[in-house]
Amino acid sequence: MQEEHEIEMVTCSAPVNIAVIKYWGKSCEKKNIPLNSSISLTLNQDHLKATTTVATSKGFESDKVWLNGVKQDVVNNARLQACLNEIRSWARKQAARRKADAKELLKISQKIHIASQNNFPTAAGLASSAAGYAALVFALGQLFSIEGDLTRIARRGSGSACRSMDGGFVEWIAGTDEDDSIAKQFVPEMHWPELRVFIIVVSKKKKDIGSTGGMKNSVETSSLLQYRVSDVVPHRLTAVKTAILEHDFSAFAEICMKESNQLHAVCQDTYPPLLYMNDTSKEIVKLVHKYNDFYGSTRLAYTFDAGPNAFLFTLDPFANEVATILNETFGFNSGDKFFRGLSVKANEPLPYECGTLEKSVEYVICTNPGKGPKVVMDETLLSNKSGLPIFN
Ligand SMILES: Nc1ncnc2c1ncn2[C@@H]1O[C@H](COP(=O)(O)OP(=O)(O)OP(=O)(O)O)[C@@H](O)[C@H]1O
Ligand SMILES: C[C@@](O)(CCOP(=O)(O)OP(=O)(O)O)CC(=O)O
Repeated sequence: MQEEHEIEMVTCSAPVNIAVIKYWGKSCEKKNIPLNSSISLTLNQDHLKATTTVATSKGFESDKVWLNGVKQDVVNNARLQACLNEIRSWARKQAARRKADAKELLKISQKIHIASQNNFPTAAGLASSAAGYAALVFALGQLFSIEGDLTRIARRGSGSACRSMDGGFVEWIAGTDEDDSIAKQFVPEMHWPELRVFIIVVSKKKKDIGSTGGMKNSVETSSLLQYRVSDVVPHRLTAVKTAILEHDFSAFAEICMKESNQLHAVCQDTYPPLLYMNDTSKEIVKLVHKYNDFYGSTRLAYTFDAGPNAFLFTLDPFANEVATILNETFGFNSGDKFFRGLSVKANEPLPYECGTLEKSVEYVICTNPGKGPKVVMDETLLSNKSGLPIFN
């Protein structure tokens, strides 16, 4: 009976990250080794996070996972299996080095229960897999007191998850194999505290073709992707790092938008084409360029991952004006809940007249740079008596 055995558990949360230099394409699919290095900004967990409880007990009969309250298939989930196998293998090696006692060795051989919850849409181009696998690997690391760089294990869950293992701007160094394809913080979240990110949730729907399948098709069919990897990304990586270090928003914003445009050009160049952006996404691109053109300087930038949702970067002094424009353009009749996250005043005097596009956006989250994963002390998603999910 499960109840008779001690249950050890830990709960952790992890953030979402948004790439400014995009990862799209792998040199090794099984190990998630990317074709190029990438850089992302970790977003504030106060507004978007995955929370994961992991538990282990002698009484558990098999590994089990619940995502957003729904039981998942564990056996056929190769990515999850890869993370669990890697964690167990590291735990065993470290236990051997420490000359661990029988109790510790027994714990490593026990089954694991996992419950995870995202406080934002799953599988909709908002990097739920990144936050989810970062929370999972970080929590397992805590449960087994694993020392060392866990980014390479998070990478096995989802490539971009390795960049959610730290705060601020994070670089995922492509590397060539298992051990050297790792993520490292480039600058902490406090390096550029004025940065603001508006996430325009255009659609909460699960996308038709996920990033994994999409990028596989691009590697197989897009010649633009080859050129991007060899000739474009190396220069942009250097340039964006300089822009970040020098707080040069204009240079940062331009690289960011060009990167997004090239990702989606590669998607168009894939055969059959991958069409992640929709008409509203394209309206957002136009809105950003119109705003920058009005001021004759770059105050706002967009980036899109593999979905229609937009991530806009701006600086704190412009945030209320940008919010006003978004409200005017998309927030018609949406009421108070249109803006979530950091509080914004969406009633500034407008610099110019904006057209209204009703009901094409679900809502907008305003957020800022944030920290990496953390242990959560006052929350659990699994019961400490049964090891089964607690449904709130
Ligand atoms: N909290 C979580 N814990 C564990 N796995 C998760 C979690 N959230 C999402 N996932 C996994 O990630 C999958 C979604 O990944 P997918 O890449 O399709 O979407 P996304 O990460 O939201 O978008 P994108 O990576 O394009 O920004 C889910 O089906 C699930 O398997
Ligand atoms: C467009 C992207 O968001 C692609 C993310 O791809 P994933 O990390 O979700 O792919 P897998 O490694 O196959 O899980 C760009 C980026 O985050 O760099």
